Amino acid sequence: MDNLIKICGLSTPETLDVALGAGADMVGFVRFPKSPRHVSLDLGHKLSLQARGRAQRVVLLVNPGDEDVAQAIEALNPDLIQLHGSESPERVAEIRTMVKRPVMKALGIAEASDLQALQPYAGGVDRILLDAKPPRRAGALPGGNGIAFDWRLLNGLDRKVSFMLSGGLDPDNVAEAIRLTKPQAVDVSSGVESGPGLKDPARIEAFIRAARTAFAAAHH
Ligand SMILES: O=C(O)c1ccccc1N[C@@H]1O[C@H](COP(=O)(O)O)[C@@H](O)[C@H]1O
Repeated sequence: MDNLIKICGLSTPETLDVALGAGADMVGFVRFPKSPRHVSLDLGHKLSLQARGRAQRVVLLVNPGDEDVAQAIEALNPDLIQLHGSESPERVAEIRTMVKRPVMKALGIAEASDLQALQPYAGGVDRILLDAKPPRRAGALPGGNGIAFDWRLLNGLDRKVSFMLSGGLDPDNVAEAIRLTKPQAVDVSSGVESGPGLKDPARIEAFIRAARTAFAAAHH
């Protein structure tokens, strides 16, 4: 039984403290310069120290080179690496071997056939993250867009697969998402913000409360 709640894209000590105080199991730091949630290595280092021993620290990378991976490990010392680009199964395995710590691969879902993309990664990663596919417009972020996919598509998922659900979750819909898809974990970024990159303390607390209650109900 996992029932993990991840708050992603934290970039200030104050909002990180709110997430930790509200009981987040995982906190995510984005290393992707085009994102409004990007943290420098220096800030990431400080935030990671603040979270040490209180929650699992996740570093989010997008199609990183070896040097990007090494710098993130050195500065943030994460408990888990989230790969949120178009990394192949071979590249994911290479990074996992390099970092010698758990890796979570994000996959975009828009239609039933997208679930087939899971198979080549199964066995080679520690966790799968299912997110909506990014919008097709130029310059769109590969994630963190606040877009949900049709959760009913997961009716066709092999239930042996343990996954984290993300994409457009917020305090109002996370309970329904957990009830319908029965994920092992949930992840949110823009749904707990008041504007791009601006985490909202009340929304973080409301999300964690709603997710915790829904996970508890799912086991009755
Ligand atoms: O949060 C970002 O800025 C980000 C940038 C690049 C790739 C992924 C990103 N975030 C991840 O996207 C999903 C969905 O986010 P949202 O809740 O829909 O905003 C989530 O897993 C974030 O970790």
